[in-house]
Order: sequence, then structure tokens, then C-alpha cells
Amino acid sequence: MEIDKAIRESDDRRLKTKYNNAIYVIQRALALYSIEEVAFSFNGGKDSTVLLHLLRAGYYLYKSGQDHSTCDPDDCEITFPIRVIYFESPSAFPEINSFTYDTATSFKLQMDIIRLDLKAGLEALLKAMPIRAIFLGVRIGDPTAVGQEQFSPSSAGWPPFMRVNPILDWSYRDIWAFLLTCKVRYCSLYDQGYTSIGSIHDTVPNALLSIGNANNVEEKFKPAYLLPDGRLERAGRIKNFSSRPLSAISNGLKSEDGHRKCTLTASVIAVGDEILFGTVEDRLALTLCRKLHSIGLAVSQFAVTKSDVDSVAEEVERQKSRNDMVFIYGGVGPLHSDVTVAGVAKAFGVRMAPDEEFEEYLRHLIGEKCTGDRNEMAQLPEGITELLHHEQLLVPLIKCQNVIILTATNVAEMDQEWDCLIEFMRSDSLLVAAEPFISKRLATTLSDVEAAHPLSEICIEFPDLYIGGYRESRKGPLVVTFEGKDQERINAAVEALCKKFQPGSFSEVN
Ligand SMILES: Cc1cc2nc3c(=O)[nH]c(=O)nc-3n(C[C@H](O)[C@H](O)[C@H](O)COP(=O)(O)O)c2cc1C
Ligand SMILES: Nc1ncnc2c1ncn2[C@@H]1O[C@H](COP(=O)(O)OP(=O)(O)OP(=O)(O)O)[C@@H](O)[C@H]1O
Ligand SMILES: [Mg+2]
Repeated sequence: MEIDKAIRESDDRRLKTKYNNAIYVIQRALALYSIEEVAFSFNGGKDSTVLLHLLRAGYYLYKSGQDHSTCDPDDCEITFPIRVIYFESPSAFPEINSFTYDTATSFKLQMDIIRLDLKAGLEALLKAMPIRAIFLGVRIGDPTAVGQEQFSPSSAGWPPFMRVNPILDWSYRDIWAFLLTCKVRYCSLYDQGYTSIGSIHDTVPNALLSIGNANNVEEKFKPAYLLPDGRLERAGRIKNFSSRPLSAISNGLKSEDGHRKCTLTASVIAVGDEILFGTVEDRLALTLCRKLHSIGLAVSQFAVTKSDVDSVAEEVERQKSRNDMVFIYGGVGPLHSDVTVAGVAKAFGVRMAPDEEFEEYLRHLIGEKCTGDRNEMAQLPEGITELLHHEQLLVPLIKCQNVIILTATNVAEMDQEWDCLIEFMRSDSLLVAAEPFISKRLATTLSDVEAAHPLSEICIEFPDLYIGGYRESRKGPLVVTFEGKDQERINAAVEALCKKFQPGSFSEVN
């Protein structure tokens, strides 16, 4: 088998280790699932090209191991029985399409071309075939790899199947070492400076490979395998973040327009299975909501999510685009359940990458215990992270665009982080004009039924105020609350409400 032979004959020890691990994962999958139950998701990209050849080798080695005799290499090479699926999109590069089709012909792949969107296509496929596991060329540096392992069930909202990622731990360099060592064909775009290929709308050659366009001729690029730093593989992908950065928020806060100030919103996300199980009581939400309110930010939502990357990512993605700021706590640290930072990375569609500055802080904090090859805690969302350092804090706060990750685990720690955060925002003139809310509370012995209609009229008359009501017990007094940024408006609303009832029906409470 030519792939296995090429790797065995190579003296690249790192590549051999990666190859052996990938083959092991493939063989495990082939032992767990029948051949009809597996499929390979192939799209002509470099990672899936590597995986194609690994699967060919893995299948050959699996078969020869199973038969206790060497499988006839010709047989195994001619019949590659794993079903291949290609989601063809109208925005795919023509070079990718032609390479994918040519490869399918050369290796006699049974390839299904699916022209539906990914989810719908997978749903239809899984209905029609007994497929239970899909091989993917996902690597740890890909934004979509966050939280995945070599065997990862598909995420919530996707049809159920096992994602098998044999090259999850491969680096950009490993990919090129494999393709060049095995001398296999790859898509021609990689020789024209493309280093990671998405759609024609979001992919250009990697500027780091440019050799310029002297004499006004077309700009030329070096081939992808010459990219010196694999972390910059996606530099040719055009980013499209939907969220607003904090600078946009600061403009909002400085606005002279009172209404705009009122509409600034924040949302709070707590991460922790234990909160959902009811095992621990979450006191931080109360503290944080109170603090946010005290500086004039309207808290639009408080959510609790499970300790898993996808749940965190979904919630952050939803909240970051709807709110000016998002505050998230819980699930920060080195434990398996500490998935918050990875979830934030996934929400922004960026990968986790080692952050030297953060690692330095951790080294001071934990000393030698964290100086291993891979300090997971020192990985932060790439390209969007700002560390907010304050002398009172042992470890800086992490800000990813408009998402602030708090590490507090109790109220005292939250108080301290909050004080630092406020100082930071003030020194950066972010909060200069954020007017605090003014509130008034009136207690009454009127029943809910008596109060309901007149109160709803007041709400219509004063849409710029938050007017609410609550009671601490069914029999006790009803408390009506008025929140807003304009004292006169609050006084007017209070007066208007009192006028609708007998004098003395309401008394102000603190
Ligand atoms: C076979 C297959 C299975 C996938 N399963 C999932 C999944 O379970 N969860 C998920 O969030 N995305 C899933 N995706 C989507 C990918 O993570 C990714 O969003 C998609 O391939 C587009 O990648 P791009 O934005 O880099 O082009 C799947 C994609 C494919 C092809
Ligand atoms: N349109 C598609 N059809 C089938 N599989 C796909 C498709 N898009 C992505 N995949 C699967 O997801 C994997 C990861 O995609 P990704 O774009 O990161 O890698 P790639 O396309 O193989 O290489 P590159 O990083 O150079 O684009 C692919 O290797 C493939 O298994
Ligand atoms: Mg790709």
C-alpha cells in the first residue's frame, strides 16, 4: 500500500506518530461500525485529501489485520468501500469541484453529491442510509473544532451521528508533510497561495505568501506548503463578525441622546451543570445584575447554560449580537467541565490559540505545575482577545470583543473583579456618560385586580420607563416599581398613578 510504505520509509518521526495515531482512530471506527454505517465527508480541501489517503491506508491495514493474511493490495486499493459524501455548493471554487470529481474517478470512490445545505443534506442522507459515523478532516486549529474530540457525537440541533476526526491533532505543517511525503495530488489552488479554502465569497490567497506584483502584472503567490507559520493558515479567509466591538459601545455611552443611553443592554450568562441540577446556589447573578443596573446598563437576560462547549457557544452567539455587552462566569479553569472560554471562541468562529502573555500570568500563579508542553488554560480565543490587567487581580480578565469572561467563584471575588472592571472602563472613557437608573418603589394594600388596569394605563403613558410590580407574599403588600433615567418622568408617572386611586393608597418604600 503506497501510502503506508511512503510513511514507513520516511524519517520524519513526528509524521510517523501522527500517521499511526490517525490510523489507530480509523481502525477503531472500522471495528465499532460496519462498512455500511460509515461515511467520509470529502470536499477536495487539503485536510480532507489527507484523510482520504489515511482512510485508504487505514482500511487496507484493517482488512489485512482482520484477515490474518495480507490483503491483496490491488484489491484493497481498487475497491475503497467507504461511502463518500460531498456537499457541493454553488459558491465552491471550480478548481475544488474539478479536483473532487477527478479524485473520485481516480480512486473509484462511491461519491454522493449532495446539493442541499449541510443540515438538510445530512438529515436526508441519514434517513436513506444506515450511516452512524462520519469521518471528517477537522483539525484542532479550525474554529469548528472547538470542543471536539476524535470521536464526538454531532452537536445538538444536528441529526444524530458520530463525528470521527482522525486528524484532529494534526498541525498545518503535518498536513503538508504528509501530502509531500506521500506525493499525492492536491487541489491546484494550494499552489496559488490559498492556504485554507472556503467559498469563493470568503476566500482569497494568503497575503503572507505574496511575492508581489512587480511590473503591474498579476499578483503572484508562493505555494501553500511554504507558509512559515501554520497559525496564519486562515489569513486568506475574510472574516465577518456580526457583533459590535466595545468601541462602538463606547460611542453609544457617550451619546448625548438620553434614550440611546437607556437602551444600552447587557446580558448575563452563568455556566454550570451544578446550577441546573440545583446542587449549588448561584449568588453571582444577583450581585452582577445589581451592579450592572447600578451603572445604568439594562440587563436584558440572565441565562444558565450546561457545561458543554456547544451550549455555551449557542448562548454567547445569541446574546453577543443582541446586547451591547455580555458577562459570562463559571466554567473557567483547567477542569474538563471548564468550557466557557472555548465556548466563547466557538461563538465568534475563531480557534483557541496559546497566549504567551496569559501563560506568563498563569506561570506566576501556579508556578511549575503549568509549565508542561500544553497548558490548556493558556489557550484563548485567537484574534479577538484582550487581557484586562489590574494590579488587584492575580490573573487578568478576558475580554473577547463585547464578551467579558469573569473568573469569580463567589461574591467577594465578583466584587473585586467588578471594581477592577469599572476602573478599567472608566480609564478607557467607556463609562463616562452611562447614567445610572433612578428608581422609585411604592407599596400598596390594593389587590392585584384593583391595581392591574390603572397600572397598565400608566405603562402606556410612560413607555420610556420600566414599570413593574412584585409581591413578597400573596397576602403582603404589592410593590410597584418605576425605573428610568429621568427623575422628572418618574415623578410624573408616580403622580399619575396615585391620582387614579384614593389618597393614601400608596406609600413610598426604600
Ligand atoms: C459531515 C458534516 C457534519 C457536520 N456536523 C456538525 C455538527 O455536528 N455540529 C456543527 O456545529 N457543525 C457541523 N458541521 C458543520 C461544520 O462544523 C462547518 O460549519 C462547516 O463544515 C462549514 O465550515 P466552514 O465555515 O469552515 O466552511 C458538519 C459539517 C459536515 C460536512
Ligand atoms: N462541502 C463539504 N462537503 C463535504 N465535506 C465537507 C465540506 N465542507 C467541509 N467538509 C468536511 O469538513 C472538514 C473540514 O473542512 P475544512 O474546510 O476545515 O478543511 P479542508 O476543506 O479539508 O481544508 P482547508 O482547511 O484547506 O479548507 C473537511 O475536511 C471535510 O471532511
Ligand atoms: Mg475547506
